[in-house]
Amino acid sequence: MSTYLSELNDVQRQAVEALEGPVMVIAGAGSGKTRVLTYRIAHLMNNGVDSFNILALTFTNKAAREMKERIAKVVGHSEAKNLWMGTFHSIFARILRVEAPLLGYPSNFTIYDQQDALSVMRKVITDLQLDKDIYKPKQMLNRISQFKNNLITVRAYFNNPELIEADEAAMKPKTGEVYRAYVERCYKSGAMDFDDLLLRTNEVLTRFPEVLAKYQDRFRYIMVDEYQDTNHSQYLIVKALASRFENLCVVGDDAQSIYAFRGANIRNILGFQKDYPDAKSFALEQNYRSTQNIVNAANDIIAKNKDQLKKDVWTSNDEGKTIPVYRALTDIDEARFIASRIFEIKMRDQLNNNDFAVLYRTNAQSRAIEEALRKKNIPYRIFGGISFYQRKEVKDLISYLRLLINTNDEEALLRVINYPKRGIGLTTIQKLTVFADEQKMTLYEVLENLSLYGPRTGLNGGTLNKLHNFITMLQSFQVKLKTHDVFEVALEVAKQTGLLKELRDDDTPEGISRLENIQELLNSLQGFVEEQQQLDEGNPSLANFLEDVALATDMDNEDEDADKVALMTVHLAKGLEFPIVFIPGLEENLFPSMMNLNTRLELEEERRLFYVALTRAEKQAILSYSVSRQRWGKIIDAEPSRFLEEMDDKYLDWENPTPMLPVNNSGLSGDLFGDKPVPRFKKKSQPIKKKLTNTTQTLRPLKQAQVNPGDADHQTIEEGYTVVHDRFGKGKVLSLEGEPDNVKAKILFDNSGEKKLLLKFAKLRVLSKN
Ligand SMILES: Nc1ncnc2c1ncn2[C@@H]1O[C@H](COP(=O)(O)OP(=O)(O)OP(=O)(O)O)[C@@H](O)[C@H]1O
Ligand SMILES: [Mg+2]
Repeated sequence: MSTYLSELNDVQRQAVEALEGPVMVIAGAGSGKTRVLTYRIAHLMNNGVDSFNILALTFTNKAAREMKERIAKVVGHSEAKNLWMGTFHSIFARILRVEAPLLGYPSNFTIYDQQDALSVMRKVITDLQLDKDIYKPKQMLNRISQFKNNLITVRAYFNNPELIEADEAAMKPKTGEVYRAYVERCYKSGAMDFDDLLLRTNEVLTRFPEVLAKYQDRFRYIMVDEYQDTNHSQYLIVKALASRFENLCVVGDDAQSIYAFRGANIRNILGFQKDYPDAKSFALEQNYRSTQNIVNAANDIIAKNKDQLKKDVWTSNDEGKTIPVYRALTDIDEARFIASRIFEIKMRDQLNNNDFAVLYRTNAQSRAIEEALRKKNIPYRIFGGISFYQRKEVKDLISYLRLLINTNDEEALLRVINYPKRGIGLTTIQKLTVFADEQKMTLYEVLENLSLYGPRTGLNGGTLNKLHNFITMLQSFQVKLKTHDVFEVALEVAKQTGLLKELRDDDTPEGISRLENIQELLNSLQGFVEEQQQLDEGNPSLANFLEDVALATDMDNEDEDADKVALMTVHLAKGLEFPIVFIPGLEENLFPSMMNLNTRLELEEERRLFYVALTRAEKQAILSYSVSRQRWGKIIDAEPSRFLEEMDDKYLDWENPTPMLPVNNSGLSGDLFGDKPVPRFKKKSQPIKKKLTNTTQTLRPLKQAQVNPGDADHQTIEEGYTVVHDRFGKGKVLSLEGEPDNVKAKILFDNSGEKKLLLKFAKLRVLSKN
């Protein structure tokens, strides 16, 4: 048996070896679904399937990269290189580069990111003279996204009385107009937004049978990870591509479907067997990721959902520690708790920063946590914030580059036409836009032919001259692009436009960091050029680079190996795993979110989200909630989340805040801070909320371990002793150093080598005194 097959359990191996025909793997978190998919690809290739014929769709580009690396270890790098692996968006952008001209788009179409899309939407709403408070740009974009993901084109919208009535009832009767104008504007700019990448792929596959046949023939083996979160549009693409060979393998977990709000349709997974009656189905039940405590608590949670496929998830991993639930007094206190606990665990267990993740429900929660981590000098990284490529200065330079390959890209043009300032004001731009619209031309077409149209725009000679200079400059870059690589051109653009000078002249810390970002962008362009040349992929094209940029998420940033604590929303953490996971903010109206408390379906999605969060943890999950929290600029009272109540108490370990004052000064009776263990909450005797918000409960005795984290023999340890450590096992103390309160011991462990441990955290037991 090939060695890699021996790294799978029986069911996993069967799923990997079922190479032909439709296959579905539905299984709980951490049971090896992604592993099955990865090994399956390696196995296909080992069985002679050409890598060009394999398509694997993943949830993030990072996941695709990691899978590719693993596969490369089995089949070799040169083979793995040709695999088509990536997100739906990046794979179909690649296909559309070739096929989009069939739909009237240029092959070098621009991909509009969320920022661009929002800016287009704002213009549309202004142009149609609609009230921004009723037609909120973000909401309108969401609505249009829904249409697109359900393949409802503008025409289909106007033919659908139900939709029209729904929008009228929502007091937005002009929704169809907005949709039409938005689509036209993007189309005229030669641009697609993210949803278009799926919608247009569907369109090209449906309207052009020869195109469909071509890709059906190419992608003979198709695999989809996280299938529970595919939307209708993605479902149809996969179905169409797979319909000839039906070698389709999907893996997923209905209990982890968390993108319904973005149109994901859990029915895709439930309907698989109906679509493919011959499908082989595999259920993986053994969890390899987490401790028993975590797996069992997570099972408790998900059992509360009515809509779910039955699964028995178990693990043969250690029982593990009980799950601490910290009751904070404020969000600041909660953040401080997280930072100190990270510090303690790191010291005690010799972990790295990147062994820790903090997963929150909303981005707003990160601020307090960041501050606490900074105070303790713990490096962290926020995922899913604004991506590097969307920072203003970076996007400014990128917009110039975008214009070079697609001059009709109106968002890019408007962004740079007067940046850095060159005296082309708002009125000028308005006049030009009106003229271009009247002539049914793009802005660039007018600018390109200024000598012809200039006099008719109503602009004066001086202004026309400035416009002329601008366009001449852009054209000179275009000429340069024919003979120079994209890095050289970008450098030239940064210099010639005055962008570098503008940033250099700003010597505030922000200015310096902006300049560094530009430097970083240039570096990445240089890296891109070199990489492409090495791969021998012909002339590295700017279009390819820009496509990567448009589809890059914050997950894809360079320094992913850096040793930092990861901060991100639960949504982003899907598919990931970390040794220690903090889940703060477990309060009613926050997690579950207030937005999702209205129906059982919504609440069940929140519960799945909590299930996802909890199941990211390998060794320990640490939960917390606060009794008060700053939200919307006010301090509000908070109640513990119902999810806390839904787990059996035997998996949990309730903790109270450490008092600020020494016990004897608190004026409280010795009884309260005595040595008795903390009483656990008895289930059902009283509602948890009352118990947890009851003030005397705040003052319940603290557990010994909290007052004194290293409750073992640390005062008494001496050189030459033989000691035992939870993780490192048996070892001999070589020396001791440091202040009385911070004594460090150098210990030589039998199996783990030499370590320096801070005694107060190390929890050592003395085995013998020699
Ligand atoms: N047979 C196995 N032997 C050892 N380790 C395994 C085995 N199967 C899976 N694992 C490990 O268990 C962890 C979870 O696996 P994986 O990420 O593939 O699970 P998953 O089902 O995709 O989880 P999720 O639902 O969170 O996406 C990984 O670290 C993986 O390497
Ligand atoms: Mg997975």
